[in-house]
Amino acid sequence: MGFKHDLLVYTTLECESSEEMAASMHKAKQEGADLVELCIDSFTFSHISEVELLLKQRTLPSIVSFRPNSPRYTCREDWKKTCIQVLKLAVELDVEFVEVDREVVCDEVMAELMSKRSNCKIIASSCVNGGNPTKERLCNLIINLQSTGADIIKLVIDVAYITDVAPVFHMLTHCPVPLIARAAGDRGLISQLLGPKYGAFFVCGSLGGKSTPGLPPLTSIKEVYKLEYVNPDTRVFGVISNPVGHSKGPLLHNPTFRHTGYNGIYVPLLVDNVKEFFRVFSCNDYAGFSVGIPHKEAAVRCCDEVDPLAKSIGAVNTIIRRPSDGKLIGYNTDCEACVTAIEDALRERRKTNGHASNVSPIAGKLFILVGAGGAGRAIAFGAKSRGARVVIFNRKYERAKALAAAVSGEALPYERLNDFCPEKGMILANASAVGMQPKTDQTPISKEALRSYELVFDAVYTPRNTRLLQEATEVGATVVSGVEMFVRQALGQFKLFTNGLAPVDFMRRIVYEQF
Ligand SMILES: O=C1C[C@@](O)(C(=O)O)C[C@@H](O)[C@@H]1O
Repeated sequence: MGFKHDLLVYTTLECESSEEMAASMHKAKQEGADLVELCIDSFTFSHISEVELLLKQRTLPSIVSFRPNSPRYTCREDWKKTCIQVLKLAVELDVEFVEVDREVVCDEVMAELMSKRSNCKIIASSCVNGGNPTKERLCNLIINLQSTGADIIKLVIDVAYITDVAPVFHMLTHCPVPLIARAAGDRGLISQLLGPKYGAFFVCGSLGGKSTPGLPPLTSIKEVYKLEYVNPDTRVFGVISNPVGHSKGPLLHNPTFRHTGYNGIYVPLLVDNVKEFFRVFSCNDYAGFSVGIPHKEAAVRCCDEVDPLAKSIGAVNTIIRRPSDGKLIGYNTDCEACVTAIEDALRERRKTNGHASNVSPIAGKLFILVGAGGAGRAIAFGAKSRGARVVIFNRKYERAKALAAAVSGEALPYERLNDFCPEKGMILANASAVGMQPKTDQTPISKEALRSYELVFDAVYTPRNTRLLQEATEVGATVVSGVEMFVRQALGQFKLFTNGLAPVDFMRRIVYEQF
């Protein structure tokens, strides 16, 4: 992956004072921004000379903008007057980029700015509100803005679904003038992360590690995604989930692609409708996917072929697009990941207690499963395959009953979980999202009830040490963290993604040292 393209990473600064602006600019530089957008509409000033001073003191190349939706300017005329004054000043001072909003882009203003500029580049920008940004709509807008003679066009586009980003990628590839395109909101995040694949030369990030909806943190652009190496040949992988922000997949798979020299990028995909997602992003470049909550079962129906284990489970957590014919093939790497993590921990415990054996230590055990969604199904089938007696608790009892029938187990009403103690030394596996960030104070079962368990496993891996695991440790049970399952299922995925080997030690080191 030697190819490195000239990408400019910027962040938007909305600051009231010059001190704040200077400090933010310094921080932006430290976090790897190549330039900043100075939103002068957020700056408090009584005379234009204060703006002049501010611009002269800039320590990074800048885009000067004066946004039309600024809460500071309630009167349109005031806004317009000040906006034009600021833009003219920025051109006179030869600031690197001056952004002219569609509201003031009329002929005379543009003509004056263009005639006065020397080196500065003029950006004509527009917001695209109201959703449904079709190719035609974006194309007409671009033609309109291009007719102003601007050097660059910028569009900030409202998107309702991740699939609305597809026309944005189309425009990035086909726009005759350099285009800065940003799909706003959580579902627009891939417009920044995958933009460089489609030729974007500007990418926007958020400052201070904050995740602003739709913007990756500046630090992750540089350190996790390394977008300067993304090019048209980069194959796209990602985690299809909702929510998706908690996933550590990008922190693991991206460095592993680089470590193995594979030209791939792995991104969070906030998907509402899996079928729609695959209908729209259907080309071979969208090569492989992890599937997270709540889509693991619906995803089975999107696959052209499903591996027999995943088929019997009825849930996939991995989908590969077969390069030869573009067909989607589903797999389940959760099942083995979870069961082997539990087996290894029990074997370790037995070893220290003096009786090691080759038979699965789960065989014959009472295996209590909480949660009957996609992950729960994988775990139930895994436990059953090792000869455990499976008992399932789920908030929606009907689902527990259906899964119990599939694994010849038993389903019980959720309310009975805390009192359920037919024997000592049971195994508990939480496959529900209870306890997951941000609701880390929650736990699916009382601490008292945990005394009946030899081993407690939690599929939740954010945080690593959930309340359930802390309390299980306190009552003396062996605990297995969701991180262990996470790394094992990811190892299986990486092999499928690259049709090669997964660097086990490297991936384990990332998970245990950096998460
Ligand atoms: O359940 C999980 C977790 C996951 O969704 C994630 O959060 O990255 C990725 C899936 O492959 C896996 O099965």
